[in-house]
Amino acid sequence: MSTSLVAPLHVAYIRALGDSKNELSYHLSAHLRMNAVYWGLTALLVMGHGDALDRDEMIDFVMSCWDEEAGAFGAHPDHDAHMLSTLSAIQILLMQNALHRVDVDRVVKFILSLQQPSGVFAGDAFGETDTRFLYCAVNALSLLGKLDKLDVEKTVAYIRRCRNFDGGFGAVAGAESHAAQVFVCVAALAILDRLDEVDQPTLCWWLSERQLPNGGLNGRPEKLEDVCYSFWVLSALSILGKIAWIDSGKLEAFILSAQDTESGGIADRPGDMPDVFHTIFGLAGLSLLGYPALVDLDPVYCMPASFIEKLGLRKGWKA
Ligand SMILES: COc1ccc(S(=O)(=O)N2Cc3cc(C#N)ccc3N(Cc3cncn3C)C[C@H]2Cc2ccccc2)cc1
Ligand SMILES: [Zn+2]
Repeated sequence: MSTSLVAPLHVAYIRALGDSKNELSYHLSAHLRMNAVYWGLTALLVMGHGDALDRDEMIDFVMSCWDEEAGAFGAHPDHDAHMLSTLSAIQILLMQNALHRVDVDRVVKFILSLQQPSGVFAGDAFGETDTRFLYCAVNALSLLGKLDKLDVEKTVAYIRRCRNFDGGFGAVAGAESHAAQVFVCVAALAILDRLDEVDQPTLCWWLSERQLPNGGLNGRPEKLEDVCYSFWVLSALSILGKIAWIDSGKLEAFILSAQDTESGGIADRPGDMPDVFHTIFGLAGLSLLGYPALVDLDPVYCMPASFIEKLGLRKGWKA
């Protein structure tokens, strides 16, 4: 039977996440906390329930993760600043209309300090590089209105080195194409107005090949379907105006089948344990498919489109 979206259950699931402080899993995921708050808040906003979590408590948490020495945000109080948590912090503050709390000059300095000679970005001072961190840097600088501080040519040159013959992109130059890296490279190029760097027909064919008979999308050939790829693949197709190249009805049914209709939340595939990561990326996929009663999500920034419009950063993405 075709399940519909049980939004009230997902709202309750996300609200309850903050209550499980006495469980080991809560403490094991401390390194993810800032990202998890961004995932939870964005999921609530997409469902039209942005007020379901306490605004002041959330802003206080974000500011408690400020790393004074680095001039950026860590994932948890007393954690070192990292590119992933710094972007999530900026996105949370923007969605809570509290961007004025950010020391923009220090954060911009932190972000630019992580660009490597090759043009790729590291996640933190320890140096692991990945096109994911390049996307975080471009996204954060553009939300802060500081893209003029970026060496765009050097950044685009690195993305070009990551482009493969299948039209896709990998985590570093020479790495195999993977849907999550395709998203970060296409979205970064979109922000920089350099989508001319993409071999669009070849890439959109590769992306459409991600859809399996069960309607779900995988991240690479021969891999299993997974709800989070609904966002990675669909946002890239949306940016390139080719959502019609996959079967929307079958993908929608797959995402809805991965809901936990007892306790709420969405899992990576039907029957697995839900988590906040797959909940937001399943909802984001449904929003990009135009699922009724969901708020429009911007495919590049993975935030409600209204916030991106307000900053004058919304491009005219074709569906
Ligand atoms: C459950 O084992 C894990 C494994 C890794 C991680 S992680 O490295 O922190 N991370 C974030 C993440 C968060 C949650 C949640 N809640 C669940 C999974 C998941 N993955 C793993 C995953 C998702 N689909 C398939 N896989 C294997 C992605 C990963 C990388 C990532 C980080 C930030 C932004 C995007 C992607 C967390 C939990
Ligand atoms: Zn997944």
